[in-house]
Amino acid sequence: MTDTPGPAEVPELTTDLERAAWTRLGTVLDPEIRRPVTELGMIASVTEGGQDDPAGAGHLTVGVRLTIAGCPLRDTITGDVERALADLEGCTSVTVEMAVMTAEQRAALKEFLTGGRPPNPFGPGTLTRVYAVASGKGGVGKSTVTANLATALADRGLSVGLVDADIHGFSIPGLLGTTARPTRVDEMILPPVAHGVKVISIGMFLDSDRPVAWRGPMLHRALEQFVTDVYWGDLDVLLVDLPPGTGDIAISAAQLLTTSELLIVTTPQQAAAQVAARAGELSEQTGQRVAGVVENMAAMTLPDGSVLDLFGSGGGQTVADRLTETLGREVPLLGSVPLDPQLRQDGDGGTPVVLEHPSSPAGAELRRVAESLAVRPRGLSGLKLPVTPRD
Ligand SMILES: Nc1ncnc2c1ncn2[C@@H]1O[C@H](COP(=O)(O)OP(=O)(O)OP(=O)(O)O)[C@@H](O)[C@H]1O
Repeated sequence: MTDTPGPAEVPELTTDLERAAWTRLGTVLDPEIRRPVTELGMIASVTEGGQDDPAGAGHLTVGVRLTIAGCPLRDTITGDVERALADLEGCTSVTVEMAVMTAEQRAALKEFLTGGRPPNPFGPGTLTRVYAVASGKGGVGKSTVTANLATALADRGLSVGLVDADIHGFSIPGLLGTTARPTRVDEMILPPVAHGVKVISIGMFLDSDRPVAWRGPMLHRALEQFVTDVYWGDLDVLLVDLPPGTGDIAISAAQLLTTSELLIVTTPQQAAAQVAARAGELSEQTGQRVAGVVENMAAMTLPDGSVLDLFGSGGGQTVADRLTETLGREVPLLGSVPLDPQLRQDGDGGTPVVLEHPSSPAGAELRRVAESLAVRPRGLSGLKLPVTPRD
């Protein structure tokens, strides 16, 4: 028996083909947990046909254990297992047999995934860079910017999570084109993955489009669950799409995600900039750092070469300058994303512009902003520095 890190006991493998198949199955990732199915106790058996199997030698039967009955990803897993074994030398055909984990097996999986982790994986000491995306007012494109930054970062190979904390106005699932529901393994929630981003939104838990009539404590509890009950795995970056303004959720997010830094989204309009700067100044009370400002809906160049600056200009720089002055620390303008119909169209279609049209004006600028976030050193807010005073 091989020593596998995980809840899995390696099933008995007697032939060379079975052993080769097991190695191949190690390349199949669970679509939600994003770890090899062989590590997760999901492969119950790998058996090559013998004399009593009409399909004979070369025929492999793979027993797969799903985490829950009626797992929505059953077909995806079947297809992935079949593909992994398709060109395995000596394998003539594959049958996938599905079963469901027992309560003990599920408990072992949960223990394997969460064991030894702090209940809040984004507290002090976390290696994940956490960005809370805020705006002064609604409609400035905060969710659009967040969804695009998340997918651009994932596209660069980073492990990215996205919390849609805009509980009254959630729009992230639509922007990422997902209608998937999270899978529950007992009280652990596995987030759906869209365009390589693990994403969770209150919209995924609601049965209708009715407005969410929740107040402070429930909002806090929902956000807390998103942080502690969702299995995020090891993330490089977590983005949090906050509601506009400086309300309950923005404060809860700062309390729960003590290492989070704020990203402020504003339009170029001066009046909007004043309100956006206030959202940034909340950081003085919450102790967060402001990582930077993203200006959105900036001037666009029309096909005839003329420039349309619907919302004026300079708002992003105004916010960056004002925050630099009030906070006493450099707050950079990270980018200025132009008005671009392509951005809206791709957002409506559920495929972010950074993937669908990466060299469009908005796509290219958003990729540039994502690039600057990817290479930024992690903020030290909330972290204790290992410094001992000299005698
Ligand atoms: N640069 C842009 N060019 C064209 N359209 C844009 C741009 N940015 C955002 N939009 C469009 O503006 C609308 C508002 O965007 P979005 O929902 O992202 O704003 P928001 O700030 O998150 O709003 P709220 O916080 O109120 O939910 C959307 O229809 C979006 O497609």
